[in-house]
Amino acid sequence: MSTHDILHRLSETLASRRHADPEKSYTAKLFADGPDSILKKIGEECAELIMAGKDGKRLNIVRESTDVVYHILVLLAFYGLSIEDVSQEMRRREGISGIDEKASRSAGK
Ligand SMILES: N=c1c2ncn([C@@H]3O[C@H](COP(=O)(O)OP(=O)(O)OP(=O)(O)O)[C@@H](O)[C@H]3O)c2ncn1[C@@H]1O[C@H](COP(=O)(O)O)[C@@H](O)[C@H]1O
Repeated sequence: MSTHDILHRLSETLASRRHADPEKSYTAKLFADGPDSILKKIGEECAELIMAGKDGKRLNIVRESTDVVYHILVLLAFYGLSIEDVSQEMRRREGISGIDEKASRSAGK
């Protein structure tokens, strides 16, 4: 299964949890608790990723990155968005160097 397929399938699963039982689905619990609880988890998971990155342990970096991605996908699903929307934005940016893009912003100031 490709990276895109697994992200797409997970996005669909998360969207399907909108009306699921919060006692049976962690995603449904996050939805029920509201956006602040999702944002809090993203903050916590990012902090854990930073610590993993500082330690330089590759497996932990992968695991913490996965937690961050999952919680970002939950936030997207909460707002009716999905990995497809992120993918579309990535495609729009493809080939535009961050250095060039930043320079074009400074030129407009
Ligand atoms: N990929 C994930 C995934 N990654 C992380 N998590 C959960 O995210 C939580 C991470 O929080 P922590 O590490 O802080 O763990 P914790 O201390 O137990 O959590 P808190 O008490 O702080 O809330 C854990 O409960 C993890 O199990 C995930 N939960 C679900 N998924 C995917 O989402 C699908 C739907 O899940 P449910 O909604 O639970 O059915 C699953 O089939 C998976 O594919």
